[in-house]
Amino acid sequence: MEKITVLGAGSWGTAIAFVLAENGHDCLLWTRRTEQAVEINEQHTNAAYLPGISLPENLHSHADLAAAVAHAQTIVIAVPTKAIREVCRQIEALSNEPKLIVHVSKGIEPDSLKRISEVIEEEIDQSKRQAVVALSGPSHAEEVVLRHPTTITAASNDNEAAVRVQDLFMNQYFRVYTNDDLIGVELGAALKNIIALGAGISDGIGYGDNAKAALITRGLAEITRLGVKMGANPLTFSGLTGLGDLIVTCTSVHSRNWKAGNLLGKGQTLDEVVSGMGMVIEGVRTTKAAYRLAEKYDVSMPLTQALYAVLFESVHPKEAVDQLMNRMKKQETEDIFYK
Ligand SMILES: NC(=O)C1=CN([C@@H]2O[C@H](COP(=O)(O)OP(=O)(O)OC[C@H]3O[C@@H](n4cnc5c(N)ncnc54)[C@H](OP(=O)(O)O)[C@@H]3O)[C@@H](O)[C@H]2O)C=CC1
Ligand SMILES: O=C(CO)COP(=O)(O)O
Repeated sequence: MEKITVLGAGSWGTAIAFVLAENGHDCLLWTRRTEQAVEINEQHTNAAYLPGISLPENLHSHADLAAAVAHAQTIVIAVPTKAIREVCRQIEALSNEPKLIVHVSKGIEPDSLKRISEVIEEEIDQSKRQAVVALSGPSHAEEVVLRHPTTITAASNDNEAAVRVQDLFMNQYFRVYTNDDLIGVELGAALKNIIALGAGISDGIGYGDNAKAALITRGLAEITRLGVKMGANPLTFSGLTGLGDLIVTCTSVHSRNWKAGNLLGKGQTLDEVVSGMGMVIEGVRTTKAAYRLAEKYDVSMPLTQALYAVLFESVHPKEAVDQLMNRMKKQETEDIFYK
């Protein structure tokens, strides 16, 4: 049994804490809202994010970040990407011993173009962290808390830390693999959300399975193209955090990115979709980041460019699809060079 703190009591932070508490750990779930901590401690529910789910009674919640950081040597960060830097600054200010930092978020900062582990390393001094591990894969919170079989990957430059995280989380319904390709795992996790928005748009317009299969496979091609240029192992993108997460996010009714795309395809504006969702839609900011990364690394990413045009340049989704379909002729396969 270990002491573990999870920061962020949204749907994923709560599901992650659910698994850790069921595994017998002394897990503390931090929320920035006192009333939510009281609900989790007294009702054992988090109705806003996981309605109808009973949380383990040994899962406790706190709204005091200092107490939450002091509680454990292992900290799991589960806030949206846009809040990661701010939360890390707070951890840095509150820590006086090295922590194992795990993050479960999926995004890239649009201004700095940094992956999440890079932001963590920038904001938390080396003396205050043991290692950084990304835990990622095809895993909707709604299914994890029903104990439906789920597979996920713990990725780190430090293999011992990845194995430690594997041991903390693994159970009968939650199977954890390790991977030493942190770049590939974090990029796959972030970039699949762009394609999920596209899949939702395609379904919203009324296109069928052929279009969705095209999006998933050609999406994988452009994710791999960028990933390899950024130093990732191409094989990572065929794994859980690449193809696996593309499938789950592009095809699941639970996906917020798919849902957002679906509403866009049906004619809602981006502002209407974002304000109506009430939960994070990471793909919107990640589209901006990936569009800039494609320019920076001089990589062709036609689906990302089409999504960018729909989200930020008011191009109608159908027009974006027409443009995609009428591009220059191409050969399907390409050489991927991996150093
Ligand atoms: N949901 C899922 O199934 C999965 C999600 N993920 C990833 O996990 C990350 C978190 O997603 P998820 O839990 O779904 O998001 P939600 O939208 O469900 O919840 C976000 C949580 O973060 C809190 N939060 C937001 N901004 C801040 C801030 N500035 N400081 C502190 N807390 C903040 C929110 O608090 P409040 O309620 O007060 O607004 C809320 O508790 C995302 O990167 C997502 O891609 C990964 C795998 C699965
Ligand atoms: O990453 C996820 C599942 O693996 C969650 O995706 P959404 O944010 O689209 O719900």
